[in-house]
Amino acid sequence: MSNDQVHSFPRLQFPVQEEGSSWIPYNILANTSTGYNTIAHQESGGGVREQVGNIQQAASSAYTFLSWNPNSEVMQYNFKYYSNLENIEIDKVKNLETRTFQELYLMGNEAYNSKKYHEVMHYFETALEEYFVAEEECRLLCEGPFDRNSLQDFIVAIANHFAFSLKCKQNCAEKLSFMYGEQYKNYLPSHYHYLQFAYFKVGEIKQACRAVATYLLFHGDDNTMKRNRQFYLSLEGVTEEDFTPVEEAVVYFNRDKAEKELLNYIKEYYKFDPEEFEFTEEEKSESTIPSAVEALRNGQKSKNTMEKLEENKITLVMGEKELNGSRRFVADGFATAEECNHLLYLAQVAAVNGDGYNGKKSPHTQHERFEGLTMGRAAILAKLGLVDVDKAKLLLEVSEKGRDYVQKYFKLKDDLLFTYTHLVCRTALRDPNIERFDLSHPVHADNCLLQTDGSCLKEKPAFTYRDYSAVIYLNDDFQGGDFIFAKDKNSIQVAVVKPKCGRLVGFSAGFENLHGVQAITSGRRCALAMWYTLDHSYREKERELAQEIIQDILNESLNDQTETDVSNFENIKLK
Ligand SMILES: O=C(O)CCC(=O)C(=O)O
Ligand SMILES: [Fe+2]
Repeated sequence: MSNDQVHSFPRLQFPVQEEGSSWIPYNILANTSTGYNTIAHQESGGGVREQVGNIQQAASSAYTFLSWNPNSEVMQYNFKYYSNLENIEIDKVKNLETRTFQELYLMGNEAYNSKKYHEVMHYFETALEEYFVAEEECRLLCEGPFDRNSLQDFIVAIANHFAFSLKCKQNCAEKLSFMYGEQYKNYLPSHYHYLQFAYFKVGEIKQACRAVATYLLFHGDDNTMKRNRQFYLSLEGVTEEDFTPVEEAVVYFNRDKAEKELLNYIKEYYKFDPEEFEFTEEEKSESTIPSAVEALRNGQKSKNTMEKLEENKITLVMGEKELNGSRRFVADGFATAEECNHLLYLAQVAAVNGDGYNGKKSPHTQHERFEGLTMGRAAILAKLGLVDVDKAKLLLEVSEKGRDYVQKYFKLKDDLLFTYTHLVCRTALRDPNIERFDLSHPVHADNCLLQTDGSCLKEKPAFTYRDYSAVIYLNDDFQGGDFIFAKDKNSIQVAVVKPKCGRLVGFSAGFENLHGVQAITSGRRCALAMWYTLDHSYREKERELAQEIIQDILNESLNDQTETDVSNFENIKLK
């Protein structure tokens, strides 16, 4: 293995410092919009009386301007004028637009060309630190204010706002890797490329391995780096564990990937349909509002306010033995009575008819109305001011509590991820005296298609990526509606779970856990249904979007709060 193999860098062009044509960098884009023209020109008009510092600054301004507009004769004249002045330190003239991390990068390059590898290490390590700070600053500037308009524009504005802010953040890497009028592709990863070589040269093999792993994080297919990896692995004392990418690069990479996916998701799937947000007269004057919900709606204190003060303890109620099957359990305590009421209210005002998948109004039985609220819709409605942001947040929190417990209960080492969160209500439509022979939800498995011969096909259109399921119940003031674990499609029950506020039933999503819901003969049964996956590519992007939206609303209200505080303070001063 030669050094050449360890060394293979992206092309980097420096400003050339030849005599005569000196200080005019390569690859210059014409740009007349920089302010340097004026600065440099004014300075030159001041003649030789200027302070040395000003001359230095003016020369740098002229140089910066020239880096964008190399053909400007006036500026070339100015620049020559400065260069010939007695007090000028020509080697200190610099491009004022070059950022610190870029200067460090360029210095690292120079050190690399002079084979000063300790310096290469120093410059690139510091350049990276500075880069991440600059990146963070750039991202902060993308958090523009949210523009509130008329309702219809407003909804469009939400989509635009988030997409804009995400896109803006995504552009940071591009902005920061613009030097001397040129876009340096692969700017951030190339730091690790240089570093691995420098570490190698000074004998810091373990560090070199980390740099290799970090580079491969960005470019897993890079053949040179893959060969380098093999080479280092062949050295004594090097193991697979040494190829752990550095933490900040992992954080950066994962965030970047998630944002890209989210942007694609918004673009492809998220339909902002203003019609969807208009409540029907029936919905507005809903007569089946439970009294506790009504109390909350009227701003009165719920009867159970005190319960909120009691810390909710989660207790396991039934395990595999009691439930007659494997990988299933029931536990209580996932929501207080008040929290259930808040979520019931949320469902009452914000859920839409249909199953949430393909708009089927009565997906399981025509004797019940089926309504659901997705996380995305809850967040958007909160953004619109149509539902309380705290309730949308509660939906996130209660479901997260459920996910966390399922992960722990089944002792899962890999992260259990949400793939779909759905607040669902089923309302009996018929006279309770009419006997029903169907189920509210026929016996099924959540990740395969149950066949008449009793087998279960794990293929599309089944949600094959669902690995675990859980349902948190919100009420018990209805008839029927028990959850059942069944032996086969003929609904031979093996266990029954009675819904009640805060109760969770959790199970693995396969054939081993056939289940269904008994007919609801009167009233309305609401539950928070959750499906989880271990496959990252199926995680619930709508939930992530909702989290961002909710966080954004909370930040906004925090800002409003601060502003109020300041005005109060000023009032006090005025008195
Ligand atoms: O609501 C329930 O109790 C269970 C619902 C269910 O099994 C499902 O939606 O897949
Ligand atoms: Fe199910």
